[in-house]
Amino acid sequence: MPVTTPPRKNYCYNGVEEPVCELQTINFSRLLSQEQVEVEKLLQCCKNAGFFYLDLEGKRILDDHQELLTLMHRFFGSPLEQKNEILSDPSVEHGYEPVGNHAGVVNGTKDGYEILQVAPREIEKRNPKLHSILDNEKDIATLYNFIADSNFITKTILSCLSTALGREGMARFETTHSNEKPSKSALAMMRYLPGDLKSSKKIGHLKHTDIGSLTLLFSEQWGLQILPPRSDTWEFVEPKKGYAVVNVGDSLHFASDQEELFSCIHRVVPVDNKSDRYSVAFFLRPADDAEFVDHLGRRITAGKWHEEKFNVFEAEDAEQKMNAILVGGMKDRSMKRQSVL
Ligand SMILES: O=C(O)CCC(=O)C(=O)O
Ligand SMILES: [Fe+2]
Repeated sequence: MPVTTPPRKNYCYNGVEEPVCELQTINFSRLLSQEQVEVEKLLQCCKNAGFFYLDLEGKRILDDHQELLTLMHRFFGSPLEQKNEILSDPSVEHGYEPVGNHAGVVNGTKDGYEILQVAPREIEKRNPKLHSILDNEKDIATLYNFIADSNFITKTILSCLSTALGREGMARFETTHSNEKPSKSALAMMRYLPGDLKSSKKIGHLKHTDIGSLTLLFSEQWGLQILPPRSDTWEFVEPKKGYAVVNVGDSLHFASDQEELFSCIHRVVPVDNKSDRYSVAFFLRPADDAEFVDHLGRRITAGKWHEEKFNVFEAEDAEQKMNAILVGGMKDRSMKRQSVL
């Protein structure tokens, strides 16, 4: 029998059929039991696309995500003065930031999302510093559970990657991701404004690679796009119920000597003019004092890398600065990209 390849999926975006990327799926239960085939598949995903679906069927975090969505609707629906009560502190990745603080997805625009971040180290305190509308037992438990689960899931992935790469002792990635040390790890809850690529002034999320090690992302709505390696075409990531999307960030790319693990470029575009988009990202980042060699050959701490790249998101010429980092940072596969970015 002839083997037929299934037709590629498309997503109809502004009346045009746009490609949907075909990401591999990794089963979290199999990673937990260190199944060799799954661990090897994970390594291949992180070396190639740098993005994959994580099957979380039956795991508590899926319920936690629903609770978190309820909390997010209530929080983002509150008056601005209540949301402004605790403004974002980038040194600890905690607090609220209104729409329009960073560069947007289209040249000359501002971003189209507001964001509430909660730092793991803050929520672990007896009296965490939280907005008064969230400062109650139930909301604290929701945030605490989601962060604890996300931390466990991303650390498990990290450990499997160390094993798959034959890393031992202090060379294992987990050693630079201790819960005991200060880091910029964070839970980020985002609400995007509806919009239109052609006319909106506050729009989407600028193309970027993630600063940290691993991102665990949940969204039930379209909008996320990736630029696959060696390609100049943006592809949509299909939201799938029961799955998270995981991607490798710069810090893990650098820590793997810039060869092994791939930090993939992505962005968010508004898919319609009517609905808000909600997404939740847990960013696992190395301890602030962890060191790696960056794309310029500098030995740099994770804390300093975070600060430098974070400033780019806020710069007036963010688009150009981000291009320079993306092209430099992704050495091996940048040639094609240079022409498109
Ligand atoms: O909202 C999303 O789907 C992605 C957000 C993202 O890429 C980020 O916050 O780094
Ligand atoms: Fe991102």
